[in-house]
Amino acid sequence: MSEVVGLSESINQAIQEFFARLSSEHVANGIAKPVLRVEAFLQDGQDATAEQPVISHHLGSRILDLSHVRSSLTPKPPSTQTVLTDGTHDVSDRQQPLTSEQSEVISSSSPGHERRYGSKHLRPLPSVRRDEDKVQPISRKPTGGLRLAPALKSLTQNDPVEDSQRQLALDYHTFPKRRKIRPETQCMQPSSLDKLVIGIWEQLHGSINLDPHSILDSYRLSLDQPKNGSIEFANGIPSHLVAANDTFSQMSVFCRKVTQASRACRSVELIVQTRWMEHFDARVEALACATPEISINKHRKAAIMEACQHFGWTEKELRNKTAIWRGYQEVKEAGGWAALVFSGMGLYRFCKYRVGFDKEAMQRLRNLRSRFEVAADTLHPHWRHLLSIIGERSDHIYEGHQHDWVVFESGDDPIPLRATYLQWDPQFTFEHIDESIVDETAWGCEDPRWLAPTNPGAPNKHICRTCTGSQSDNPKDNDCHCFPNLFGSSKRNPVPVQVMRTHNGKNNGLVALVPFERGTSIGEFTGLLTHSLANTDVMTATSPSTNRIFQIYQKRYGNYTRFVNHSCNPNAQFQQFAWMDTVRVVLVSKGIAVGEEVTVDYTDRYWGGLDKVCLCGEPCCRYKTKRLRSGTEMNEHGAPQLLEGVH
Ligand SMILES: C[S@@+](CC[C@H](N)C(=O)[O-])C[C@H]1O[C@@H](n2cnc3c(N)ncnc32)[C@H](O)[C@@H]1O
Repeated sequence: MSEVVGLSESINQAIQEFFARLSSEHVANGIAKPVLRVEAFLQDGQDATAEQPVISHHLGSRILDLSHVRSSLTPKPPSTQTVLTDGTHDVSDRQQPLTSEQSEVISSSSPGHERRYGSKHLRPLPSVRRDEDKVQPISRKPTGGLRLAPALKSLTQNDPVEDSQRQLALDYHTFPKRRKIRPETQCMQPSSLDKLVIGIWEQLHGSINLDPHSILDSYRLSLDQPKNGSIEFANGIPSHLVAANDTFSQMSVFCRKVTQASRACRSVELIVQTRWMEHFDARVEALACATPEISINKHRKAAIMEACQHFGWTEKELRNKTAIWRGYQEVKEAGGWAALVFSGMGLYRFCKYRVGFDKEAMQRLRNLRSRFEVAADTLHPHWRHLLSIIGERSDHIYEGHQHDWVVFESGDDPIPLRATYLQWDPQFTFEHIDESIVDETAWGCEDPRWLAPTNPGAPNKHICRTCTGSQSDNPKDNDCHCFPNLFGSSKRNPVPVQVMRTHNGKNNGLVALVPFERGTSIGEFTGLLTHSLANTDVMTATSPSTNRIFQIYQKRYGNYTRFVNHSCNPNAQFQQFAWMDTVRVVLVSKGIAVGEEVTVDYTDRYWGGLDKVCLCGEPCCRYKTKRLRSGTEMNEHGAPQLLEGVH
């Protein structure tokens, strides 16, 4: 406890020193209603490494109203301060205790109350303060940087980042303008197959639970437990529930059981019915081998009649069913089991009405097959166990994060993300993060995105600066629906996008798997919150409250927004948004069709002076011919190496 007492003295002293600095820097700069906001963190005292960031826990917040003590905060004349040998300032009144007015607490948040500040903090990152792994002096003029357009006339900050090339424009408070989708764009048209494919992507990215135990519980197949009570498991599924595939009749009985019981789980039903079709074909073939003189149609009828006995259905009923099940089988042959398992009712409609059910559709499914599997394996790692129910062995292929895989529109096998950067960066690593991380070397324990509370009297209540609804992470208390899939819901579903190899030389890009309506968010731009990085691509933004310029750096940490390429006719834009008094940068759709690459306009500020040409291919392209700094004319055919991505 004595250490805690000492701690409070240290904190008291730190606050007094802060008062002194506040007095000399900020009040003098005209803050109308000064409040002191104090955030406490408990963190591991060990040095961070790139692999193991220091964990820190937010303990609490206090906001002190300083408006009553303005007079005591009036800057002291310089003569009252002495520069100490260590370079700090000795303020004459620094040891005086806080007055009761000064320490008047107008708000607090309990330690248990976690605010969503992008709470991960990261301490010294040797890889960050560098230009290609060399430490850079902060004063060096930055030449690289994806930047948001400045919101404020004058930006004051301890380490100002000079205006530089490669700045990315931010659309402030503008609702995205509708973008005309050109018919020649290669994207899926709203046919039945399109609906099927969108349905698959939505299920893959939805909250479907494919835990075999819970599914089988819902089937109540456990009533069929062996009498001796001993249950053997195969891939997590009780082996007595695995279909006996030996005979057609056994398969039929099993299929009937599952079909009747499977209202609770469409996926298992589809797997079994599809497998039944394969057994049916094998049965017809066996009959044809035995009596080749009889026509194949007669053998089919015989097999149907045989199955009718097991199903207890009329011939017509079974024929109607099998007409649809045959469709399932074809979809599975083309799109693989994942297409089937995650298809939902869209598959039934597609196979019943067969609109656009043709060779071209099957080819498109074939091209999507491995992409479905990437999403299924990474988002639902146990889904393949379900196939055990028909005795199918299927090995997990795609490990890790969904965006650790770069997919191909052509249907070629996906490749690891890392492999696509090794030629430029042999040490390439990328950690996918949902929340930005504070580089504590740059910001200490402070989150540079913090804004002055919208509601200082009740700092735990947050008002949306856009819609004025109250903001809360608890959906019950949240009234702000500006970007509902990102903020204000307890659980975010993965966003249906994939990292895709571009075919025109831009390296990787981001592709939309479902349509994104104009104005909807595609994701938050997350990364390492730092400042003063030079010669590298970063997003630079400003907190309007503090005028603090901060950078969001995505070289080692970030999310899929890192892969968004430029287009001179973009279908998305970056917008600044305040969520619970913290600045966020959000990638917002201007109207994106399914299958389209997501693009933004990097603007002149990014392209100017870059030794690169734009490969967007738009008729209105503004950067397809570029004058090199050296003065050499360059176009897309004679372009030097351009594709290093974010460096
Ligand atoms: C933020 S990254 C986008 C993702 C990048 N394509 C990758 O694979 O990592 C920006 C870089 O992508 C490339 N890029 C993006 N849009 C481009 C375009 N329209 N034309 C040419 N290169 C582009 C450039 O190399 C640029 O420096």
